[in-house]
Amino acid sequence: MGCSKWSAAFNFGHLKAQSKLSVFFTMVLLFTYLLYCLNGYCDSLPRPVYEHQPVSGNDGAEGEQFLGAHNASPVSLVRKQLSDSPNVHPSNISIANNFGSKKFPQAIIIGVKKGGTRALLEFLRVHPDVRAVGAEPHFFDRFYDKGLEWYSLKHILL
Ligand SMILES: Nc1ncnc2c1ncn2[C@@H]1O[C@H](COP(=O)(O)OS(=O)(=O)O)[C@@H](OP(=O)(O)O)[C@H]1O
Repeated sequence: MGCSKWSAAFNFGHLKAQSKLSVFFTMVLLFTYLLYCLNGYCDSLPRPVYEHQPVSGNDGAEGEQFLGAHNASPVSLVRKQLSDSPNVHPSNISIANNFGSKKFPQAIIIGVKKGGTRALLEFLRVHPDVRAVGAEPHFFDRFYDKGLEWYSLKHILL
């Protein structure tokens, strides 16, 4: 009788120690993750921005090829209008920062409200070679009056 009492007490103590140990390890894991996050490693790490690779015979129209469009794609239209603008020269818009240099986008997602553009953006963003703006700039529907300079300097450079 006394022996079984001791044995029960021993088992209970063993379980208690085990649960304490697992709580301890869980806390260690959580703190490690927290420190890792505080150091900024949980953000998507800046990926190298690839230099422009002209497709042979395409005259630098990689955006058009990406969009599957022809001569008058949104990308080429924006590029053309920017190059026509006296204040904005695409060659001057490469802005250096800690994460590399900013580039023109190679694709623009345009869609009606509730058309699923956010979902498309999020799916594309999963790809490691895709960098995307955080918030939708709403240039064409809300801020078109602000002009291409505002658009290029504030939003489309990635
Ligand atoms: N694949 C697929 N199939 C069906 N429905 C889908 C899909 N992807 C996104 N959605 C729905 O699209 C709604 C969001 O669209 P947008 O991202 O264009 O929204 S917004 O206009 O920019 O706010 C949003 O609808 P609501 O939930 O009614 O707001 C999403 O649920």
